[in-house]
Amino acid sequence: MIDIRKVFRSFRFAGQGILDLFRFENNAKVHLLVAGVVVIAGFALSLSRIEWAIIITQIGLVWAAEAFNTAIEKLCDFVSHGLHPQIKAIKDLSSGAVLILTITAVLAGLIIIGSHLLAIFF
Ligand SMILES: Nc1ncnc2c1ncn2[C@@H]1O[C@H](COP(=O)(O)OP(=O)(O)OP(=O)(O)O)[C@@H](O)[C@H]1O
Repeated sequence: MIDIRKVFRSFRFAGQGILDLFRFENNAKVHLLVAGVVVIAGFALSLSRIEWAIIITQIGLVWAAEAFNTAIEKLCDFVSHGLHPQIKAIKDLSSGAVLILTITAVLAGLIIIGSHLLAIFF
């Protein structure tokens, strides 16, 4: 039997994590701002359903990667005080993952938004 109250409780904790991410993490604030600009541009350019699906997926991937990266950084700082080369390697790999998804999101955004802008101006 599924315990619905437990499911809602888990949603509440996850929601708190998302709120903390955008309240306290500088990079997440940047991702939030950029996503807001892209969504406004998307409405202005009347994107198709497929284009919206791609844009939303890209935004979700970058936000989720940022959340994982923040969690890994916090875990590193909790288990290791002071500098350690392994911690550096772990943190750099984790932020590298965010960068990979950010680059692919920017490219997808440029292809979609850029093609609409080209159609308007040329
Ligand atoms: N405990 C540590 N031991 C070794 N290197 C570390 C440690 N903490 C951070 N570093 C490294 O120092 C550099 C700067 O890390 P820092 O977390 O300050 O900046 P950042 O990557 O921009 O992260 P943030 O998301 O916090 O802005 C990175 O290469 C990181 O891997």
